[in-house]
Amino acid sequence: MSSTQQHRSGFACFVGRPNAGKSTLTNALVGTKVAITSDRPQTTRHTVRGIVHRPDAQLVLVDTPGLHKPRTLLGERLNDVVRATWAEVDVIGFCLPADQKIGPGDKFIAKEIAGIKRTPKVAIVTKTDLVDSKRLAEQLLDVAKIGAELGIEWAEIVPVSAKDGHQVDLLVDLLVPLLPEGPTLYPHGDLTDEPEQVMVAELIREAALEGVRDELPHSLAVVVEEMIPREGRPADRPLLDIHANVYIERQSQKAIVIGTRGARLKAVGTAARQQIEALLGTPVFLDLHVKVAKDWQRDPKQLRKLGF
Ligand SMILES: Nc1nc2c(ncn2[C@@H]2O[C@H](COP(=O)(O)OP(=O)(O)OP(=O)(O)O)[C@@H](O)[C@H]2O)c(=O)[nH]1
Repeated sequence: MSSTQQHRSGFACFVGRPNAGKSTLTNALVGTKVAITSDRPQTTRHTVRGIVHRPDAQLVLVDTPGLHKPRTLLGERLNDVVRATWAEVDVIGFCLPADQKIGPGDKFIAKEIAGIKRTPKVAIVTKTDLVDSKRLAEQLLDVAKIGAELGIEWAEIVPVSAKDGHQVDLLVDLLVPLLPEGPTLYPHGDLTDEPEQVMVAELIREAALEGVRDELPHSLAVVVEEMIPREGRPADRPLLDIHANVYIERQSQKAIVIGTRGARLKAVGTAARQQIEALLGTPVFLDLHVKVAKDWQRDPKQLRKLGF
């Protein structure tokens, strides 16, 4: 049998309530930082794909924002993105953190995926490093139970820890047989097809969210206006100029983002720059500006401008 006959390829997406560990798991599977993680809920704004390359398969991971009760236009659009993604993929991985009892948020999502009949579903119990074996066993039973209640036939129930890598490879082994046979979809070595500017914007957003008050995450958007190599630099010492705007909703939030005498914005810039340099492999000069886009979450025109 030729190897092309057996090669499998396809798309998987991880769903789950905010903070379930979807982005961290994506990163652990891909082995590099492609999705943005944060201990703040709802930070994954863009559908980021990570690509797992294996000799026998190519698994493309689509990372979606968490489905949630929409309160704004942005919330509704995010939910639409999630549902559209679910309908397209070859396998859905439902992430449930081991350290939290299955709650209304999980059930809400479980009911939604129960309605997508043809796509195989794998229950992934995440963050197993946070619990003992007794608690883990309880959670696995509860996951089986909720499947039975809602008529979801789990293709697998897999406990993993993205933090210490426990069973992460096993998860890929279990996902691959659920993909259709097919050729490689992306060139070898590609880890993501997100445009660089979007990833850079996400890294800035992640840095800007670090340690700010709870109400701010939804109010922050980042747009990279320009990424251009600095002219006149020697070939062995290139510098990439990046100009980006950090948008907030209200003037009063400006002080939070900028900090006393600009200290916070400076720290954000430094942290983001280091991440961007690691991502792009080139020295970067990062120019950040904070701008107010009044109530952008409720304004369709502004949403479009900010990339939603
Ligand atoms: N101890 C432990 N913590 C984890 C693990 N996976 C994720 N976390 C933490 O859980 C928090 C949320 O993880 P994310 O990967 O950002 O969760 P998410 O589901 O992508 O969240 P949203 O983007 O809000 O939908 C972060 O603080 C992670 O560091 C794990 O395996 N073990």
